[in-house]
Amino acid sequence: MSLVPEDEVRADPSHVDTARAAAAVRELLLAVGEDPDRPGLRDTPTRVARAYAETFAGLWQDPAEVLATVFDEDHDELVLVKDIPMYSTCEHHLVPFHGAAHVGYIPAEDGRVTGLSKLARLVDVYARRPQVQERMTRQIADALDENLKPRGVIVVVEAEHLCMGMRGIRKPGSTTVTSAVRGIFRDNAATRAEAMSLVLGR
Ligand SMILES: Nc1nc2c(ncn2[C@@H]2O[C@H](COP(=O)(O)OP(=O)(O)OP(=O)(O)O)[C@@H](O)[C@H]2O)c(=O)[nH]1
Ligand SMILES: [Zn+2]
Repeated sequence: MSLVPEDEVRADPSHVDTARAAAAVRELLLAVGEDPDRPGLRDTPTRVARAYAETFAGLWQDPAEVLATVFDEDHDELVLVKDIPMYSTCEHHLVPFHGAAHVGYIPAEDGRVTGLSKLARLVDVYARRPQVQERMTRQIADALDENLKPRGVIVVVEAEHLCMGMRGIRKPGSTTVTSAVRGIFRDNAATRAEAMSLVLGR
């Protein structure tokens, strides 16, 4: 029995096999001893499948497309978007880790910049995947580096992992900070320190 109507599967633009995901959620509910046919849970498998399609939409998005918008602004100093809200999913436990990303770069010699919103979109492309925080941080930095060829890139992510709060070691409120620097921020300690103080200064 298909749990999701065929046309809904076809209409799903995220390429996620929602019928398969819904069947898996139903199995999970049975595995933990629930009754997936009771009224409160009847629509849960398809609902979770749709939510997963959204949560993991980044798997089907191309960072190069996101960064295709560029302007000639002749700006050759730091551009930094701070406190970009970020929700991702820890690939070990499939529970959220969330917090803020700070993304900055110093444009290439030709002064080309991208749209500010594109930095936030880039964060989402990598956050909406099964992730570990370190890899997500590096991927954001590398995508900027490869597509804009800037003189430097700095990415800092501060996040709380629910797998460390709601279960396991149970330390809610702890924050994990990761950074990735490229170009001048990697080569020059003073430039890096200056950017870091702007990123983390409140
Ligand atoms: N480095 C890193 N570790 C992560 C991240 N998200 C979750 N983890 C860790 O992944 C590890 C998985 O450890 P395992 O021992 O395989 O799993 P577990 O028995 O559920 O571990 P506990 O969480 O300690 O209960 C845990 O230490 C998590 O804290 C992340 O983004 N980066
Ligand atoms: Zn985890």
